[in-house]
Order: sequence, then structure tokens, then C-alpha cells
Amino acid sequence: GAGAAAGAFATKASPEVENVAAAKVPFRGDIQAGITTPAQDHMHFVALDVKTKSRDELISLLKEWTVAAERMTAGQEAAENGAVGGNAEAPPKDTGEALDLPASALTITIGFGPSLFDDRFGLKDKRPERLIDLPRFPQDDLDPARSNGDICIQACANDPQVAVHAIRNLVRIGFGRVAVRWSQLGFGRTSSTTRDQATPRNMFGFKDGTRNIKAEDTDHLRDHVWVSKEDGPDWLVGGTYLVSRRIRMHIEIWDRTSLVEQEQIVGRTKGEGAPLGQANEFDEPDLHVKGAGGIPLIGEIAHIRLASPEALNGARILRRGYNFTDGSDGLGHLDAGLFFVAFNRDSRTQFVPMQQALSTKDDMMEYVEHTGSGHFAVPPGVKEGGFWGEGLFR
Ligand SMILES: C=CC1=C(C)c2cc3[nH]c(cc4nc(cc5[nH]c(cc1n2)c(C)c5CCC(=O)O)C(CCC(=O)O)=C4C)c(C)c3C=C
Ligand SMILES: [Fe+2]
Repeated sequence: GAGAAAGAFATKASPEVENVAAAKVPFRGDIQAGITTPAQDHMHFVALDVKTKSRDELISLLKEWTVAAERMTAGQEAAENGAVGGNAEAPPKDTGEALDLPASALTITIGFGPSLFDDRFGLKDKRPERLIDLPRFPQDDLDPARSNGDICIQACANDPQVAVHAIRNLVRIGFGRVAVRWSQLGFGRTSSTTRDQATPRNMFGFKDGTRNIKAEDTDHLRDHVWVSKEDGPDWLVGGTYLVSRRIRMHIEIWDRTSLVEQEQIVGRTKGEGAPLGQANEFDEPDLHVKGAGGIPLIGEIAHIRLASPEALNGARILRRGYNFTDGSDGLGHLDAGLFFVAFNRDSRTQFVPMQQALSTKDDMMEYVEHTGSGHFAVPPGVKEGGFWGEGLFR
């Protein structure tokens, strides 16, 4: 009967759903995981400063991190017999909070900030020309304690405990050699990076990630994300550049804004996420269509117009951000927002002009405040037998 059929469906469907959420994402490959990987639900991101002055110690740390990161993405402890079962007289080699939890699609992605390329480690001539110190944008309110860093590590997983465990254990391994500069927890994805993922919503309640670069867009990835041989430097070919922006969203003010105004600011409907003037989420925005009085339906300063490739000489980026709330500000407001993470091939011609346009023209700026910033060169994937960033030290 119908009950039996429904039951059969339920038993068939649920393990598949569970498997996707719990899956293991391969750590090694041509590119690092955590960029085109289907965006997981949670993120823990950390920026670190290197404290050791020794190049050899930095190299051995990257090797130790690689071993631990590969193990953890496979659902194992950071070290064998890590939490229990090792020498009981010594501190355990794994902190233990992910024991019994599956891999949860954990990916761990590393990047190197401009400051790593000073004269401490002999890396000065390895600094990519494109790894600029990001300019100050109008209305920036950046906190140095939430900005920059020698190294960043992004951990994404479908279980927040797994992402936090990964960062915590890498930091633990680095004790004495690196120190945490800042970190950010993200509780919900604000992008989709594959076509079969549903588009999530940001803290303004709008679908975010609709017109993102997706893993299937191989031409866009080649043109807008991956560093090519001609771009150089050699050690970064197959890598990319990560821009992070901690964007506080003044949600209490937004929540007092009418629906019509919210939709005009974004340039899309709130329910369906359709471009204004269209019916469905994935309809192409028509930036020319006019309404009453010849006024464009997608306004001249609508967010999706200003950020569109049409307005930016074809520039696109791959967005992979997360919602956050970091408690409250003591003035009755939630400290909430979007931890914006984007990957691009040349931030000078992609992220920078985009953010320049948004920071000067976008009405959304009245509701947001950029409080943190980072720029990192993300090396290519780790080959069999290799370690994170090894090309830097050849
Ligand atoms: C500099 C780049 C960008 C910043 C910073 C940024 C902040 C930001 N965006 C939203 C909400 C939405 N953004 C949307 C689209 C969109 N945003 C950017 C870039 C930045 N956004 C791009 C490149 C695009 C796509 C433009 C296009 O080609 O159409 C959307 C619409 C849905 C979508 O396509 O993703 C929303 C909603 C917030 C709330 C925010 C800062 C807090
Ligand atoms: Fe946006």
C-alpha cells in the first residue's frame, strides 16, 4: 500500500542524504579542496602569524599540517591513537571532540598572505605581483585584529564541530611556531558552488549565490579563478587568490525597511530570488528592461547590477561566504553579518574594481560595514607525497 511505498522511499532516501552530508572529500589533487567543492554548511576560518624565524621550522610545520589535515578530512584523528590510546603521561595528540563523528565533507584549504613574503623566510622573490595589499575602500571600518595574517586556513564541513576540531588541532600542532591572529566561525553557507545545490539565504533573507561561478562552469573557472602558467609565479599555477571580508550587517535597520525597498537595493525578488522583471530565480537578469516612466527595473545602483560582469568589463568571482553571528554589541544589536570569501585569478582586476563600485555606489552600504579583510595566495593542490605549499620552497 501507500504506507509501504512511502516507507521504502524513506529507507532508500535517508542513507543517501546522510552519506552526502558525511562524505569524505579527497584531500590531494591538482587543486585544493574547499573552492569548487559543493559549499558545506559550516566554516571555521583562521588567520595565523608565523612566530618562528626559521625557514626549516616553517617547512616542517607545513609537512606536519599536511599529514594531520589529510587524516582529518578522511574522518580520522589528527594523529594515530590521538585522543586516547597514546602515552597516558603525555597530552593527547588529538583533542577528541570529533571522535565518533564522520568526515562530514570536511575540506581544509591553506593560503599565504602578503606578510609571509617579507625577509624572514627567504620568500621575498616568490611574492606574486598579484598578491597586493588590498587598497582601503570608501567606508571601510577595518579592525586590524580581524585583518590580514601570514597564513590562512579555511575549514568547511557539514558539522560545525568537525570544522572547529580541524582548526583547533592545526593550531595546536603549530603551538610555538604560529599564533592565531583572528578567526571566524560561519554557521550557514551563503553560496552554492554546484548547480544541484539549493541556493541558501543570507542574513537579509535573500537567496545568495544564484549567479555564482559553479563547479560546472569550467570555462569561467579557467578564465576567472585558476592561476595559469602565463600568469605565474610557477609555484602558484593551479592555485588562486582568496579575499576575505568580515561584513557586519546592520540587520535591525534592514528589518525596518520595506520589502519593495529591500528588493530594489538587491535587484531581485526576496521570495523567488528572480531578477526584477523576470519570473524565476535562474532567469538571466535583463539590465535594460524599463518599467513605468522609463526607469530601469533593476536600478542603476542595484547590487546585482553594480556587481555584474556586464558592469565590470566581464569580471567575475567565485563566492563562498558564510553567515555569522558573534554575540551582540552591548547596544542591543546582534553582531551579525556575512563572512565574505571569494576566489579569483587576479584580485586587482576582479575583486578590487567590484568592491570599489559597491563601496561607492551600492545602497546596501547603508546597511553593512566591512570590519575585517584578508588577501591570500592559495597554492595548487597537494600531489601524492607532497606537502602544502611545497612549491614555495623549491
Ligand atoms: C565585492 C564583491 C561583493 C561583496 C562584498 C558582496 C557583498 C554582499 N552581497 C550580498 C547579497 C547578494 N549579492 C548578490 C549577488 C552578487 N554579489 C556579488 C559580489 C559581492 N557581494 C556578485 C559578483 C554577485 C552576482 C552579480 C551577478 O552577476 O548577478 C545577490 C543576488 C544573488 C546572487 O547572484 O548571488 C545577493 C542577495 C550581501 C548581503 C553582501 C554583504 C553583506
Ligand atoms: Fe553580493
